[in-house]
Amino acid sequence: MSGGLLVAGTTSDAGKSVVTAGICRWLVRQGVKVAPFKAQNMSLNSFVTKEGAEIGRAQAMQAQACRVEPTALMNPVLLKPGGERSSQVVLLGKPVGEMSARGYHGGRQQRLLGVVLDCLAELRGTYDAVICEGAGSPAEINLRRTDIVNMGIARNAGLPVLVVGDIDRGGVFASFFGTVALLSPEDQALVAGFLVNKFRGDVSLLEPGLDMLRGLTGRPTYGVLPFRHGLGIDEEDGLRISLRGTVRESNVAPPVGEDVLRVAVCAVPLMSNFTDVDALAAEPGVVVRFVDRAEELADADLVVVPGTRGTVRALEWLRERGLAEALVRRAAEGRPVLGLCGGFQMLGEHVEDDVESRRGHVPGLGVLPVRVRFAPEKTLTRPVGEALGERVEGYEIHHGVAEVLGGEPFLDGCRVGQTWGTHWHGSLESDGFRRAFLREVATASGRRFVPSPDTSFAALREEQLDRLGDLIEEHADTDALWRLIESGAPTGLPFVPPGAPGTPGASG
Ligand SMILES: NC(=O)CC[C@H](N)C(=O)O
Repeated sequence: MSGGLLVAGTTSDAGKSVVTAGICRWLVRQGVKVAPFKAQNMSLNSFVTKEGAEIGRAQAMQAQACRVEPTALMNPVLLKPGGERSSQVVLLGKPVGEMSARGYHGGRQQRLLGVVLDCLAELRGTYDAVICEGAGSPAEINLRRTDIVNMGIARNAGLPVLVVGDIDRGGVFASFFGTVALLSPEDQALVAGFLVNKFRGDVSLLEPGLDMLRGLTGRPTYGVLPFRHGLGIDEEDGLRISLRGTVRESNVAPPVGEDVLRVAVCAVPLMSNFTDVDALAAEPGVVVRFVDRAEELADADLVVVPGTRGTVRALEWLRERGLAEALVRRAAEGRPVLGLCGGFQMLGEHVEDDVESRRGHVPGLGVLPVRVRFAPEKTLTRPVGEALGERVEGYEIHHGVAEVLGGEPFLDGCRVGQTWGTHWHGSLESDGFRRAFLREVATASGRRFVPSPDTSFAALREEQLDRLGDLIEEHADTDALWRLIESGAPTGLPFVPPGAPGTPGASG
C-alpha cells in the first residue's frame, strides 16, 4: 500500500485532529505502517521530538496513535501566535523568525510549499500510508491561492480528501455542500466525501439528509461518529482557550481520600502547553479549573501559573487583574504555587527581554530567587531528572534562560517553601512524581486528599487513542475508507457549481 488521505474540515474544531488520530490507530491495528502529517499547524501547544525539533502536540499525539516516534517531518511548519497579527514561524522544528500574518500570507507561506511537499514525499517513501490533516476549512477562498495545508497539498500530492463536519454546531449539510461548491473543478475532483462528527441521537433521522447530500454532490458520507465525552486529547488551541470548567470532560474515577484538591490555573494570555495540567485533571479527586480573577484563588489548594508565549504580557495581565498581588500573598503564606516555563519566569525577580516582547528589564513577582534573560536561540530539549525522590521526564521550549540564585533545586528551577518553579513542561505526566507532588500540596493545604495509587497517565492516553480507533472501526465505512486511502479519489466525481470564484469553470 502506498496510501494517503487528507482529512479536511468544514470549520476549525470540527474534529480533524481526533479523526486523523482515530484513522491512524485503526490502520495501525490492521498492520499498516502509518504516519500522520500536517503541513502547517497554528498552535501554542507544541512538543519536542527526540531530535530536539518543535512540532504541534496534535501531531505528536497522532504519531503515538500510529505507534511511531514523532519527527519534524510530520509537522514541518508550526506557527506560534504572539498576538492577533503575528506569529513565530517554526520550520522543521526550529524557529526562523517572527512574521506578520500579512507578510506570511503575502508570499512567505507559498515559498514553503516545496519544503512541506518534500517532507510529505519522504514520509510516503517510508510509510505504507500517510494520513494528513488539513487546517481550518479548505474553502477559505481568500487563502486558496497560497495554500500549503489543505487543497494545496492534496493537489500536489494527489491525495483524496475527506471533509469532516461538526453536526453538534448545526448547519452541517450547508457546510458540506458549500465547502465543495466553493472549490475549483480540479480541487473538487479530489473531494471524495464527508464524515459527520459529534452526532447525538438517532442516525436513522440523519440518513435522509445524507442521501440528499449525496444527490446534491455525488459524494457519499463515509461515517457518522457519535459525540463522545472526553476525546479532546492534545488538540490545537489557536488563540482560544477554555477559560471556565475543567480541562476537558473526563471519565475519572471517584476520589480516594476524604477531601478533593482544588487546582486553579491562571488563564494567562498566549497560554502555551496548557496540556500540562491534563495530568492533574486525570487524577481522581483533583478539580482543575482555569481562572482569571484574584478571588478565584481564595479556595484553591494549588495555583498553577502556566507557560505563555508572552511572558511580559502575561505579567502585565496578572498585575492588571490583581492576580499578581494574590500570588505574592499566597507565596508568603506558604500556600502552594507552581510556575511552569513562562509561569516560572514570572515568579522570578526580573526578566531581561530583548527577544520576545523587546521590553528590556521588567520586574517579576519576586517570589523565587531567579533572574531570566531572553536569548534569540530557543532551548528545545527533553530533560530527564528527579524530584521528590521520583524520576521525572519533561520537555523544554523557551527563549528565556534562568539564572537560579537560591532556593532548593527543583527540575532545573527551584523551590522556596511551597512556591515551585521549573522551565520543564510535562513533568506532571510522570506518575510517581505527580503523586508525590500532590501529597505535598495536600499536606501544605491541610487537605485529607489521597492520590490514587495507580493512575497511569500514559495508559489513559493509550486508552483515549484506542477509543478513537474504535470510533472509526465502529462508525465509519472502513472498507470504503481503505479503498480511498489505497486508490485515491474515485474518477468521475461530479462538479458542483459555482466553483471557486474567479477560476475558470466558475459561474460566479
Ligand atoms: N513555553 C513557554 O512557556 C515559553 C516561555 C517564554 N515565552 C520563553 O520563550 O522563554
